[in-house]
Formats: sequence, structure tokens, C-alpha cells
Amino acid sequence: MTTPATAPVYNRIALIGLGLIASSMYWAIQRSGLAGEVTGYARSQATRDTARRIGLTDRVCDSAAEAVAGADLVVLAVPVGAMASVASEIAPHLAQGATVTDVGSVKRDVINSVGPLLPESVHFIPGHPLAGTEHSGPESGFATLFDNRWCLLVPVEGTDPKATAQLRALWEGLGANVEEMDADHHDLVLAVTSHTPHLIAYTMVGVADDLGRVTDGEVIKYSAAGFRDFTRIAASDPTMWRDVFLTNKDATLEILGRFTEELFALQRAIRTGDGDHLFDYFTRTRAIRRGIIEAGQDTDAPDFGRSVSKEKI
Ligand SMILES: NC(=O)c1ccc[n+]([C@@H]2O[C@H](COP(=O)([O-])OP(=O)(O)OC[C@H]3O[C@@H](n4cnc5c(N)ncnc54)[C@H](O)[C@@H]3O)[C@@H](O)[C@H]2O)c1
Ligand SMILES: O=C(O)C(=O)C[C@]1(C(=O)O)C=C[C@@H](O)C=C1
Repeated sequence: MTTPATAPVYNRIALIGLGLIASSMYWAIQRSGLAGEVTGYARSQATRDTARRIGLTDRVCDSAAEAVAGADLVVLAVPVGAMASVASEIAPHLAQGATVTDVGSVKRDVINSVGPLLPESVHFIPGHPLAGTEHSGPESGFATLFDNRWCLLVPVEGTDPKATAQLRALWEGLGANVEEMDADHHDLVLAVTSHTPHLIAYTMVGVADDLGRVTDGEVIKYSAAGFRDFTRIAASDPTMWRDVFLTNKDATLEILGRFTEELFALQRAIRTGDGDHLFDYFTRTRAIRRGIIEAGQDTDAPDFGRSVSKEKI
């Protein structure tokens, strides 16, 4: 999908943290002319040097203060655990009436830690694009990352609806479908759909490594697509994912508890030879997958667009 060029949604956007998400935002902003100017800042000199070399942002700044000066939108695109320190660094330099948003994978913790640090004269509207890859850093981004993906906005009580509408327009211009969600609900849903699955992938690759065969290439060589997907996900950035689990502790532990209960039930069925339990369980989960495809909700699926007949389920 190519989004047609549109009028700028913001005059100046400041991207703080220049990794996968910020760089993808920049290339998508450029694709559609969504900002007058984009400034960028990352903590490490090496990242700023790379950004300058590849032309990532119109102006790479050597301080967060310089990057946010005069910006009408500031995007915090750093690991969740670094959001608060960045917020306190930029707070005195924010323009009156500016919007501050973030792209962190966890929302309640960001609201609690960042919200109180920002001046009352700015709009704070947390967000989360549900799009990513296992790659990170300034060279990993690409303009189409958000095309046809969800972006969840989590406006706190009392947020100016006009500021929210403007941020929504930016994400739609970036190619995303936008919905609003409550922070706690977001964290629970993401614990199910993203956080716990990542933990399971990390664990599965760790288990295979304990068998001493991953590094020999044997597991990779003989594995079908399933395990390859686990290894791809388990290659995701350790800092980002450490912070996700430390800040979405309750929801992740809740889902992990349910997961282990189900796992034990399946383990018991295998041990006792309870084929009915296994068959019924797998039939139920297959129907869920087919329902997702039928509803057209997985645009990446190889069988997307091919309707699955009910009789086959
Ligand atoms: N990677 C994904 O799949 C994905 C998807 C959606 C949302 N997110 C969220 O987006 C955020 C950014 O993730 P990413 O994948 O772009 O990460 P990344 O590792 O690619 O980039 C993070 C950037 O932040 C910089 N940084 C770290 N600490 C900093 C600090 N204190 N001050 C200034 N810069 C700092 C790093 O140098 C790097 O440039 C995270 O909060 C993550 O949870 C990630
Ligand atoms: O596709 C991937 O590699 C991702 O892990 C992306 C993914 C996800 O779990 O879907 C990871 C973390 C985010 O906060 C949003 C998206």
C-alpha cells in the first residue's frame, strides 16, 4: 500500500530515540509529507553518527533539549524503562501546547512514570503501534512498517480531543488503523498477544540451546517453519523485552499462570494417553485460527483472502 502525499499534520516532529520504530516513522513521514521538519536525537553518539550518515531525520541534534525545542509533536521512541529519564530531560524545553506521545509496548507504566513529569501546558497521549520486527537500531526501519497495522492510542482522562484527533491523523497518514483503548486493557491484551508469546519463544530457543544443538545448526537445519519463527522472535532486542516484562509484570504473570495450567493439562493428557483431550483442544485452536483468516484479520497470512469453508473446520 502506498499512502498518497498529504498536507503536513504537524509543523515539527521530534523523534527521541532513533531505532526501529522512530526510523520507520521518519521514512513513512517522508513518504507522505506529514511534517514540515523532523528532528532526531539518540543518546549514543554512534547512533547519531549513523543517523546523519543515512539521512535519518532532517536534523540530528546533540541533545534532547535541542531536538524538542519548537516541536509541536514529540515522540518518545526509547525502551519503556528509559521513558521517564527522557521525559524529565525534555520537560523544561517543551513548547507550550505541544503533544508528547510514546510508542512503548506497555502503557500503564509509561502513563504513571512519564505523566507526572510533563508540564500541564502539553498534551500527553500515549500510543503503541502494533508493528515491529526482531531488528533494532537506526538502520532497521522502513516506510511500510505501519501499513495496515493497528496503532492503539491511550488518551488519559481530560485529554483535548483535538490533540488526539491530530495524532490519529498522523498515524493514519503513516498507514496504520487507529483505535483508542484503556491502558490496563491494553496491557492485558498485549500480554496475551505479544508479551507472553515472546517469553515462550525465548524459553523454547533456550531449551533447544540447552540441548546443545542450536549452535551446531542441527535444530535450524532440520526445523520446520514453527521453530524458525521462534528463533526469529527470540532474536528481538534484550533491553526492550527486559523492560516490557519488568513493567507489565502483573498482566504477564496472570497470562503465564493460565498458560502453565493449560500446558500441565496437555502434559497430563500426553502422559495418560488422553487422545480425546488433545484432539478436542487442537480442534478448538484450529477453529480460532480459521476464524481469524475468515474475518480477514491476518493480512500477512499466506492464505489471506482465501475463504475457509465452515465444513472443513
Ligand atoms: N521493536 C518492536 O517490535 C516494537 C514494536 C512496537 C513498539 N515498540 C516499542 O518502541 C520503543 C522503541 O523500540 P525500538 O524497537 O525502536 O528500539 P530500538 O532498540 O531499535 O531503538 C531504541 C532507541 O532508543 C535509544 N535510547 C535508548 N535509551 C535512550 C535514552 N535514555 N535516551 C535517548 N535515547 C535512548 C537507543 O539508542 C535507540 O536509538 C520501545 O519502547 C518498544 O517497546 C517496539
Ligand atoms: O513482528 C515482530 O517481530 C514483533 O514482535 C512485533 C510486536 C508483536 O509482538 O507483534 C512486538 C512488540 C510490539 O510492542 C509490537 C509488535
